[in-house]
Amino acid sequence: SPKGLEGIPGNLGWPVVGESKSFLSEFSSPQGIYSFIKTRQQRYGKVFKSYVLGRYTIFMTGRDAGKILLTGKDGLVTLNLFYTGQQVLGPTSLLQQSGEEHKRLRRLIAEPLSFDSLKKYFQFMNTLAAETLDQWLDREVLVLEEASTFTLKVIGNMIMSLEPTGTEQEKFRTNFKSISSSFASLPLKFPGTAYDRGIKARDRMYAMFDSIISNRRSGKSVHQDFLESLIQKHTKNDSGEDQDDKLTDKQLKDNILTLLVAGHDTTTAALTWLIKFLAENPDVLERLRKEHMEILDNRKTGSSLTWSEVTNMPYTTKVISETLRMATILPWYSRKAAQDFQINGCDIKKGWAVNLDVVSIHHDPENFRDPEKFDPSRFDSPIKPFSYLGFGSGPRMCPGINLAKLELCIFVHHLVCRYKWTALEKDDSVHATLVRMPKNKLPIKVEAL
Ligand code: HEM
Repeated sequence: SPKGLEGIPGNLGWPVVGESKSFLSEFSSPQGIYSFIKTRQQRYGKVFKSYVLGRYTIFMTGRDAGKILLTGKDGLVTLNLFYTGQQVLGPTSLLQQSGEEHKRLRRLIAEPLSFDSLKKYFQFMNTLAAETLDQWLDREVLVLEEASTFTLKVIGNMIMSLEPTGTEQEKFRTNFKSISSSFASLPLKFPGTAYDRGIKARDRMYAMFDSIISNRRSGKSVHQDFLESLIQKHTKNDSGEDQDDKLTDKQLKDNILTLLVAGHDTTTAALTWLIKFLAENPDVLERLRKEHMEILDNRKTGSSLTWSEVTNMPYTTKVISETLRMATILPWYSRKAAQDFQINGCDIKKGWAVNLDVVSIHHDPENFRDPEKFDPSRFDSPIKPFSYLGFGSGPRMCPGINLAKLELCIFVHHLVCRYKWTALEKDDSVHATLVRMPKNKLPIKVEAL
């Protein structure tokens, strides 16, 4: 209640709506959430309260706050999903677990997402990236749309060997889009609302998973993908062995969907921002292209990118980190206090919603000199702990980091080796969604190099 928050600096805004109006309008400005946060930080300091989107919320920033909230020592905080996100993903999703159950689920998904396990999907991604880019030549494309199609095909194939074209892919895509748009919608469950469409699409998606799982179990179809590895090793069966450590079908489906939701928009946004920043920074593009042209020059046999080449792209890796710093795709990390604790001299009570504002950390001149400059070379030397949080940190750090980096490196390789491109609009507005994306979807014109 507002009374409980009296000791915390800040302003709760107007009755009922609180500060939601300025939060939403600033959220979609080029500066994004940063401008909302910055004015309040200047007024109240690194920890302040607000009332936005129906929730009393504490915003925090700084490396110290990052360390406390993200390492979450002794179960200090849990993840805090929007109500609609909780309903869509289901109660056994990794995002709704904490403590030992969270650790167990992380272990199960860590292996199929590990660097070595990703090797078997490399050829699919490589071919798909080259084919996607073949379609771009001498056209005007909306990068965000194209990136979204590419990343969805990759993850659909990786998880359940979905073919990149055909009716199954179309159904998967349509359902996924509805699920994704409902994720942070208003919880109004009557026909026609985003939330209602999302729940219905989720049910259709689960029916699709059920049919694939049953075909796999009956031996009707055999594949070497993420789903198969979980079915083989981790789902409950009739073998009589100890089943306590295994997943039910419900857990399996909730967590497959969680990976799709957590991995798709983020990777799409990262690829789009990366192409935008390269168009705006010709020096960086030139240096990046040099790295990739050297790969081509040094190639002894074959004409296509190889696994050992893609795992040795040091400058590209820095360009990716700088992209994630500048864009800060997930602008804040939401937590709920699981116990009382103190931060910056403020008493935080159990149950409160606390958000770590990551944009301010990524744009703090104390952490990154000249923070508005796109400069991948700042990652040449080690950076201070908890100043770069592109993939998060601690027990909830992104488990899809290797997959995301692999997709980006492959796509960038084909892009810079074969094409040049120009942005068709100068518009820095940001789409007001949970994952920050360019509002204009980044229209570009593409030509052969
Ligand atoms: C460039 C692309 C990506 C970015 C920038 C990104 C970023 C992040 C960040 C910052 C977190 C931590 C959020 C927090 O602490 O609240 C996170 C968590 C997560 N990410 Fe990613 N991610 C990306 C791609 C992926 C991919 C490809 C997958 C899976 C296929 C994935 C799956 C997840 C999952 C399941 C979590 C939750 C982990 C947990 O709660 O234990 N992400 N991601």
